[in-house]
Formats: sequence, C-alpha cells, structure tokens
Amino acid sequence: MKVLDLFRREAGVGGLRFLVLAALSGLSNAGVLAIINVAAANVQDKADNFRNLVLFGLAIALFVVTQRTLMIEVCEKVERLIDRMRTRLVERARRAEYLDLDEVGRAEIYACLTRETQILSQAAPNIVIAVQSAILVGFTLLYMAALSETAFLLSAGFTLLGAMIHLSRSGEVKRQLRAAFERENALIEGLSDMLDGFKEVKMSTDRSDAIARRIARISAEVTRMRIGTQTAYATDFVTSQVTFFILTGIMVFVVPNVSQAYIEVVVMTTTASLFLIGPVSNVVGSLPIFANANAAAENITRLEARLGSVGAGPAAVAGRFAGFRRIVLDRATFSHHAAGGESGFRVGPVDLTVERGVTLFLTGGNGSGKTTFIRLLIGLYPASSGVIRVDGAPVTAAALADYRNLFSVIFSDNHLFAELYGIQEIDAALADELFALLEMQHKSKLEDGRFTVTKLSGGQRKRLALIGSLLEKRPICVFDEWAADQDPHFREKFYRVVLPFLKDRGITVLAITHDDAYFDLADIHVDMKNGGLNVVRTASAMAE
Ligand SMILES: Nc1ncnc2c1ncn2[C@@H]1O[C@H](COP(=O)(O)OP(=O)(O)OP(=O)(O)O)[C@@H](O)[C@H]1O
Repeated sequence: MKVLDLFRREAGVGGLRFLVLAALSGLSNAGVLAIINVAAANVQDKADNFRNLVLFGLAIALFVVTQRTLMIEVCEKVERLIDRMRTRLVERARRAEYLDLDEVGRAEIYACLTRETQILSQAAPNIVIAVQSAILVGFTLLYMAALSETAFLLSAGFTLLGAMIHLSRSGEVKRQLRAAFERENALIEGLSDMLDGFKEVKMSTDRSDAIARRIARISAEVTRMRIGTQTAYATDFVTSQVTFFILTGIMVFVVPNVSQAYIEVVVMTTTASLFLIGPVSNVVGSLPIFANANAAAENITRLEARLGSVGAGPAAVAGRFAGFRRIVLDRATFSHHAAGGESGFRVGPVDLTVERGVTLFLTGGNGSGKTTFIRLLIGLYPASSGVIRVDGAPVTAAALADYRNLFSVIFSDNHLFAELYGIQEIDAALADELFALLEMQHKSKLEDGRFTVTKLSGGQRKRLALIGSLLEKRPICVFDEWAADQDPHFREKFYRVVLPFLKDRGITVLAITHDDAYFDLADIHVDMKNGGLNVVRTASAMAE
C-alpha cells in the first residue's frame, strides 16, 4: 500500500495520534448508534431518556471534535507532503543528468507534477473517511458481539468475504491503472506534438487528421481501461450493498428460527447490521480513489527513483576551474544508445587540447558527430571512456557542475529565456554595448533582468540569446551553428566583429560551423567524420 506508506512515512499520517483520533471518532459514531438503540427500547422511562439524551449529545460532540480535527490535520499534512514532494521532484529533475531526463521524457514528469499530485490531494479526505469507516465497522462488529454471538459471526464472516473478494481482484485493477497511466502519458505526448508543432499541423490537413486520429485512438484506449476499472468497482460496490442486504435479511428471516436467545436482540442487531451498510459503503466507495492514489504514489516514487537522488553529494567548489589554462580530452569517447539494443553512434576516441583564449571551429557533414562531440566536451554527455582534464586534473563527477559553469552555450535548438536567470548583476555598460553591436537596441531592451520583447524573427531571437549568453561572462562560449539563421550582413558581423570582440576579452570560443568562407578566421580548425576528429589547421599564433 504505497499511498499509506507515503502518508505515514512522510506526512506522519497513520501515527498514534491519527489512530487515536480515528478510533475516538469511530467510537463516538458507534456510541450514537448504541445510545439510539438503547433509548428506542426504553422510550417510556423518562429518567433514562434524559440520561440517554445527554449521552447522545456528548457522543455527537466527541464525534464533531475528533472527526473535524482528524480531517483538517490529515488534509493539512498531506498538502504539505505534496508541496515537499513537488519541490523535491523539481529539484531531482533539475539535478538529473541530461541523458537521464531525456530518457524519462517530459510527459511523465508533467504528469507526476500535476495530475498525480492532484490525485493524492483529492484522495486524502476520502482515505481518512475510509479508515475511520473501517474502524467504525470494527466497533459495530464488537457491539454486535456483545449483543449476539451469532449476529457477530455472520457479520464478521460477510465482511471478511467481501474483503477477500476485493483483494483477489486488486492485482488486476492495479495492472489496469498502471497501463492507463502509461497510455495517458502517451496522450500528453500526442498533445505536445500537436501544440509544439502547431504551425506544421495547421499547414497540413493530412498531418492534422493523423495526429487527431492518434490522439483519439489513445484516448479511446484510456477510456476503455478506465471503464474497465470503474466497472470492477461498480460491481464491488453493488455486491457489497447486496451482501449486507442479504446479511440483514438472514438476521431477520433465518436466525430467529434457529436461535431462541437471538429473538430478544433481533431489533438491535438488525439496526446494527443496517448501520454497517453506511461505513462499509464508504470503504468500498473509496476503493477506486484509494487504488488511484496508490498508483499515483507508486508513479511518483518510481519517477523519483529514476531521476536519482538529491543527496548533498560532494560539495561543489564554486569557481574551482575559473583560472583554467587548458582543457585536454584524453582518448575521450561517447556512444549514443541505439534502439533495439544495437550499438549506437560513437564519437572518439578524441585527443584534443583547447588552450584558454583560442577560437576553435568545428566542421563536418550532417551527422558526423559535431553536436555529440561538443556535448561531450562541455560535460553534458558523460565520457563513455577516456577522460577530460582541466590543467591536468580529471573532471570527476563531483567537479562536473563546476566544469559546466565554465561554458555559456547557445545550442542549435536553443531555448531563449526572456529572464536572465542566474545573472546576479547585469553589467549595464556591456549590455548596451552588446545591444548596439548586435543591432537590437530598437527591438528589445533589458528591464529588471528581462528582455522586454522576445517575439521576434528567428535570427533576432538568436541575437538576443547571444546577448544573454555574453552577459553571463563565462570564460568559454560555445555556439552550435549560431550564424545559420543570420542574414549575410550578420553572418559576416558574427565572424569578423563578434568573434574578435570575444577574443580581445580573452574568451575561448568553440563554434560549430558550416560557413567555409570564414574557416580561416579560427585559431584551430577541426573537422569531424563518422565520429572521428581531425585537426585540419592550427594557426601559427597558437603554435608557441
Ligand atoms: N539522442 C540521440 N540518440 C541516439 N543517437 C543519436 C542522438 N543524437 C544523435 N545521434 C546519432 O549521432 C549521430 C551524430 O549526430 P550529431 O547531432 O552529433 O551530428 P552533427 O554532426 O551535429 O550533425 P548536424 O550537422 O546535422 O547537426 C547521428 O547521425 C545519430 O545517429
């Protein structure tokens, strides 16, 4: 029972206080029944009547206090647990390695952060009522035992039978819920395809229809699975109601014929067995909610495990590489995983030295491995073998975050952040200089650390990204085909003005490029073919 484990372990729900409150509330609820029963049997006795009225009032008062406290406390604790869990998930996602996050996929992370936490939140009051109802069933059975052994054995037997029937089916229901979760994630993926690729979808009715058909097909599968579980629960619910109708019938029609002693308590036991129907219905009615919450708790726990630990780990030494002189790749390789267990594309083994302050161009045909190599070099992909050293010291897992902080990267499919996250103090003079250099001063500006306008052309958005990147003031700038979507004027300006501007400031530049007209502007030109790296040219200036 993952959800109960979770609530007990992380929210303290299910501790002694919770059980005492639930027991008191169940006891007061059963007390109301017992008092009504006793009072109904003695309506003529005025003195007894008054005493029973007082007890009746006390039982209700106890019920109100305990039940209210219980529900408010549990919901509050569960909401706090969900808040902690959400924060922890975001933290784990943030700290996860790029490849791990890529493998988990966005759909599952979105689902756990939104839908699954919402299921837990909505389930909390239902679970309280179910636990409290189960306790009430226990008390009512005890009350029955005090009235009549036969009635108790019958009721306990029927309750046990119902529980066993449900348990025998819970494995199948659990499997169905897991399958529904996975298909719902596929649904989110389909929706993302439609929304992220909306322009492309809008431009082709065939594509639009095909996406709609796929979404409709998955939606229908999810619906079938959900109906399957709901049908099982509806059957459980009706079976449990009928079981108790039959139980009550047996108590009235059958047992009095076989037991003389029972006749004296028949009214009270029948009332008690009727009283059982409410709490039993609560328990049975909450089973789907409980199963959903259980599946949600399992999904969140599984995701947390997949994303890895957020443990403190080795302390980061901020700026440990800030004064670096050279980065050396020593027989470094990286292999992509391929579908179907085949070995994937491999880059390397690469031997390369990047001295501080150089401008390095990386060229090669499509699919030759440039992007993969750059991701290996900047520490986004872990080396499958070999090592990266900074001034002789290997970049270990503990040093990876500090190593990555050396680089400011504009990926070919970059995300333009309107807000300049992570820049403590923006160098206003540099910002003005960059806006002018990239001719963006009339298009957008910086206000409170944000670009005022980001709805711009593709080339202009890349220029804003460049401004944001340079304001980070990292010692190494990486550009993955930055100039690809610039007009000839800006392409020229990028190679002839921006790159020298960076070189003058001692910034190391690693640029993937296809612009052969400018290859000679690099200090080092390396070319890639089939994942292998070949140094084409090293400028004499760097030969010292
Ligand atoms: N996420 C991935 N998973 C598995 N294989 C991948 C992945 N990304 C790339 N590859 C493989 O690596 C090869 C090199 O890809 P990469 O993106 O490094 O090439 P590139 O030289 O940057 O190409 P381009 O000039 O087209 O951008 C691809 O041909 C592909 O087979």
